[in-house]
Amino acid sequence: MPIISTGEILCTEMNKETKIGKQVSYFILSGRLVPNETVNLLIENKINKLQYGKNGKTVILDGYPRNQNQAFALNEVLKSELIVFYLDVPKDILLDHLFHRGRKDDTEKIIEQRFEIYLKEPQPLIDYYTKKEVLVKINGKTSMKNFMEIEKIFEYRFSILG
Ligand SMILES: Nc1ncnc2c1ncn2[C@@H]1O[C@H](COP(=O)(O)OP(=O)(O)O)[C@@H](O)[C@H]1O
Repeated sequence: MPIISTGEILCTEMNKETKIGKQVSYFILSGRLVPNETVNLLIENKINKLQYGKNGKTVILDGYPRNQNQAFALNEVLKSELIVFYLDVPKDILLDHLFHRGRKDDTEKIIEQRFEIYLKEPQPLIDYYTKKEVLVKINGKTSMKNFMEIEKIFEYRFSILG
């Protein structure tokens, strides 16, 4: 199953110093969200390349959408059913994971800034997807526990959809 990870795509662009990479580096390195127009276009292109919808491929979007503007943009490209997993993980576990990951934007200062945004941004999105009845909240303390719960839900959904 193809995975489109917005953060990884943006960081790769930044490291390769592409045109987009140069535009987004300021935002990534200050822990802010990259402007919606840039991210929306990037994801739309990726989804279209996978011909999602045409041949019915299922795709995992990681870290997208992160606000309502992005959710509406996703509605425009999405041609089939959506399941939204909201992983609610305690801050100390996330911090531990990030420090071990050790990416360029995983310094203490940038991480703190990201947390501040992450805590504010998702609420309207959670409300929006809850109303649409597509939100699944996972309270996980470890990646393995999260993974197993998600796997169970996938198996169940696919068994109904056939
Ligand atoms: N959906 C998005 N909208 C805007 N910016 C994003 C999005 N996803 C990732 N980014 C940018 O890429 C950076 C790294 O994202 P990500 O790898 O998802 O971080 P984390 O793994 O800490 O959640 C973010 O700090 C942000 O600047």
